[in-house]
This record gives sequence, structure tokens and C-alpha cells, in this order.
Amino acid sequence: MIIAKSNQMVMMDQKAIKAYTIPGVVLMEHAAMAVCEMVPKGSQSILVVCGVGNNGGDGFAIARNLIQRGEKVTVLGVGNPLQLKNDAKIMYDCFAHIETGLFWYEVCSEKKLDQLFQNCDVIVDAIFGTGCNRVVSDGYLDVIGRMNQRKAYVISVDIPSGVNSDNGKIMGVCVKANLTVTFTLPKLGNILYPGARASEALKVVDIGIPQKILEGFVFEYETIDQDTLKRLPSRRTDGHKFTYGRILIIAGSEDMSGAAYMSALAAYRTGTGLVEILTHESCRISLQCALPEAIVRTYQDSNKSLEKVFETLNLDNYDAILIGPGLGQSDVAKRLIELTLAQPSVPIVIDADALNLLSENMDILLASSAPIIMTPHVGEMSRLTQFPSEAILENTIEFAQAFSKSNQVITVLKSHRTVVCNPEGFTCINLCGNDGMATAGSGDVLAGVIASLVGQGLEPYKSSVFGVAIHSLAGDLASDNIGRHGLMAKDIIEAIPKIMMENDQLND
Ligand SMILES: NC(=O)C1=CN([C@@H]2O[C@H](COP(=O)(O)OP(=O)(O)OC[C@H]3O[C@@H](n4cnc5c(N)ncnc54)[C@H](O)[C@@H]3O)[C@@H](O)[C@H]2O)[C@@H](O)CC1
Ligand SMILES: [K+]
Repeated sequence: MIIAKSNQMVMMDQKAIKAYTIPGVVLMEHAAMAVCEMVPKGSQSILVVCGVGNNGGDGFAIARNLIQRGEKVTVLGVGNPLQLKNDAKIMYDCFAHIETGLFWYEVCSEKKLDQLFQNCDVIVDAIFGTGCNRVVSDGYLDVIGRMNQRKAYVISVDIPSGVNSDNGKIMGVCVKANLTVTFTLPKLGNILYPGARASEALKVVDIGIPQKILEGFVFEYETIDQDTLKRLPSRRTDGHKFTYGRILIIAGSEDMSGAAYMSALAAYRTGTGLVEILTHESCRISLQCALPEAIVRTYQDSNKSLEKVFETLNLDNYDAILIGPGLGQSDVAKRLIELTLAQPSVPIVIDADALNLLSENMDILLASSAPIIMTPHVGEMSRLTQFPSEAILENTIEFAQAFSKSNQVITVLKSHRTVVCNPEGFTCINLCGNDGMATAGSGDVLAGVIASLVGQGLEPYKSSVFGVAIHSLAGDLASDNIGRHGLMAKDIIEAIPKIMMENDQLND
């Protein structure tokens, strides 16, 4: 699903109004009617709270349409009514002509305000939409506080008032809604935390912006959701094992052979034809027993042994390389990274320990000409950038975008809302997955899935986006089967083939 920035919404509205001569009030009326559809019929009493911008204009039109439907409606205006202008003023005038149930906050007694909020069972929040650009204060603060104290069903128009539509930040305080009805496309603030948490549900409705206008825009932001995999290219039916990719997974160390196993198994389950593992000698037997389908190559604890292995290993033979899961942080692991990043052309997925080692010497990354995907979680991103985790968590998109741009890599920044971006600034935000996936090995699985897709010939950015989708949809399926508490990485792996199969069936 495409996501819009607020300036893109303004440009689209303006294009519809100017180039397509659709009057702004027509769009507003469509918006209002779409919201009315979501207001439960026969409510006892509906309170519509309107600001004085265009979001308030929507509110006045909603109130008029609800009255037309026979509902009992009261309107509370917040702000200076003299600031109402253009479309919002027209909608206000249309409302004022038919109804007197309008109170302005500034001139409302405390008693009346209490009464208004006590008597309603539905509240429509039309205070601020995409225009909320500063901290909420004064009367607005009081009204939002009153709304949040009520047990009424709250519907926010476009975005919960108080949420910044471009970054999901809360401008001091925001409305807590049961449902948000947003227009044309979701805004970043509807999708990003903490703003996304302000509404229990989100519905996107069409208000009549011509499809051609949308097609003329380049949208940098998209969600990763249930529909993402529909665009996954279907698997060739006439291939042999090398058609589906030969990948090298450089992973595992004395204490962590399981990480190599998780990544390799996930890659096979995602459809890779041949997985080879390069690991520490101590992991050989356990890996060969657990995953006899993989070819296992090993090195001993010395750079000399490693270099000998590399003499016989032609990295160009692989369609993709994954380095890092459970690799450890020994000197040999450091040398492994140098040798791997020195090859110029095979795409490399860099995960886990390889990220930590790189953070100590970013020059290796900058010197590499290979296409690179990096999959840090917030802590690893903190080590890579030297910024505190808290700052990164609050600005995942900005950090991922800046990292991709300055290092010319694809970044998969993992958190409860994983972000994938490329150096050109295109960004996908993951809406799937669940907290059960926050478990050891889950990241190894994701890295294996992405490496598998790259190895099957998909372009690195798309592989990362589809990889995050497969991983989180598999996590959701696993949690449907066994719940979130005891979910383990191998449950995610087991669900991958089913996700791929269901997707094939949908696309057939
Ligand atoms: N014809 C149109 O232009 C359409 C507009 N639409 C609606 O218009 C909205 C955007 O309208 P606007 O750009 O007028 O913006 P808003 O209605 O979100 O609010 C802007 C107004 O609130 C004030 N404001 C912002 N933050 C404040 C704060 N923290 N405290 C006090 N005042 C604050 C601004 O100074 C301005 O007066 C959309 O979200 C959507 O609901 C839709 O109806 C679609 C059509
Ligand atoms: K709103």
C-alpha cells in the first residue's frame, strides 16, 4: 500500500481542484460521506468536534450529513471561527444554515462542556488533520483531554488530532481513536509509531481524486502488508537446482552453530536450489547432521587456515552471499569480512556479528563495490552509527534512509516496525509480524530468506522487501498456530513454505 506525505496530499487535492476542476468542497463532501458510513447508525448522541482548518470543514460536512440521516448531533467548535476560510468556511455556512446545535469552546461554560461530553456515545474528531504542525495547547489540549476521558466510540477524521502526519510523532497530546478514516492514501503518521498506536483501526477511503493524478506521482513510501507478496515473481517451472540460486552462508562459530543452521534452512525453505555453508570446523558435524542438504566447508582458528580455504573458494560462483549470523567476533571473523567484501560483484547480505565487526572499521564497507544489504536491529544500528538506540528507535526511517544514502547500501532496520530503504530514499514500512518473533534466531531466519531471494535473481531492494514480508507473514502464521508466547525461530521457518504456497495459489 502506497503511503503519502502531507505535501503530496495537498498537491493531489490541488491538482484535482485546478487541473481536473473538481471543486474542493466536492472532495470534502465525499470525504464527509465516507466518514458518515462508518458512524454507527442510531447512536444516542453524536458529538462532532471541529477545528477551524479543512479538517474542521470535513467535520461540519459530516455533522450536516448525519443530521440529514436522522441522527442526533451536536457540534463543538474549537479555535477562532474567524479563521474559517475557503472550503471549510463554505461547509461551516452550509451547516450553520440548517442547525443551531453548535457551541464554540471559547464561549462555552464548564457546565455545558461537561454536558456535551457526558451525553454523547460517539465522538467525531475533526480538530486537526494533516495540518497539525505544532504542539497542542490551550483549548485544544483541554478538549482532547476531555475526549480521551470519555468512553464514547471515537472516529478520527484523516488522522487522530495531535499526530504529526509526516512522522507519527505526537505533538504533546493526541486523540485516542477507535477508528481513523483517512482519505485517498494513508499518511506516514497513520502508519508510524507512536502515532499509529493512537487509533485501534485504520480505514482508507476514496474521495474522488482521479486515479490518473495518483499515477502521476512518485511515492517514496510503501507499506509491507498482506498484499506485498502478490508482486513476488512466480517460480519458473522448468528450472534445475542452479536456476534457483547457489548461495554461500558464512556463519556460525564454536558457540553458535545454530545460527548457520537457521539461516541455511530458511534459505532452502524460501526456495534456494543449493546452500553452502562456510563455518568454523567445530560446527561441521552438527550442521551436517541437522542439514544434510547443505554443503559444509570449514576453517580452523587461524587466518592462515582461512586464507587456504579462500584459495579454493571462488566467490564469483555464488549468486548471493550471507555473512554474519553467529559468526563471533574473533580475528578470523574479521578477516572473513575483509575477504568477502573484497569480491566486487556478488550481492552480500550482512547481518549480526558481521555488522558489529564492520562498525569497528567502516572503511571496509565504503571500499566494497559489491551490492550490499545490511540487516541491523536497533542496537546494531547504534553501533554502526554511534547514535544512542533511543534516538534511532524514535526515528527509524530517518536513520535507515541516511545510512543507506551515505553507505550506498540497502538497509533493513529491524524493529517492531521494520524499515527497508535504498540509497535513493525509497522506503517500505512493515505492518506485519508480531511480538512472538522477537526470539533468538529470528534475525538469522530473515537474513537467510533475503539471501535466498537475492540468490534466485531478485534485485536486492525487492529481495529485502519481499524477504521482510515472507518472514513476518510466516511469523503471523506460526503465531496463529501456536500463539506468540512460545514461538521460536524454527516455527517461522516451518511456516515459510505455506506462505509461499498460499501466495502461488492466490496468483494463479
Ligand atoms: N479541499 C481540501 O482541501 C480537502 C481537505 N481535506 C481535509 O483537510 C485537512 C487538511 O487541512 P488543513 O491543511 O487546513 O489542516 P488542518 O485542518 O489539519 O489544520 C490546520 C489548522 O490548524 C492550525 N493548527 C495546526 N496545528 C495546531 C496546533 N497544534 N494548535 C493550534 N492550531 C493548530 C493551523 O494553523 C490551521 O489553522 C486534511 O487532513 C483533510 O481532513 C479533505 O477534506 C480532502 C479535501
Ligand atoms: K482529526
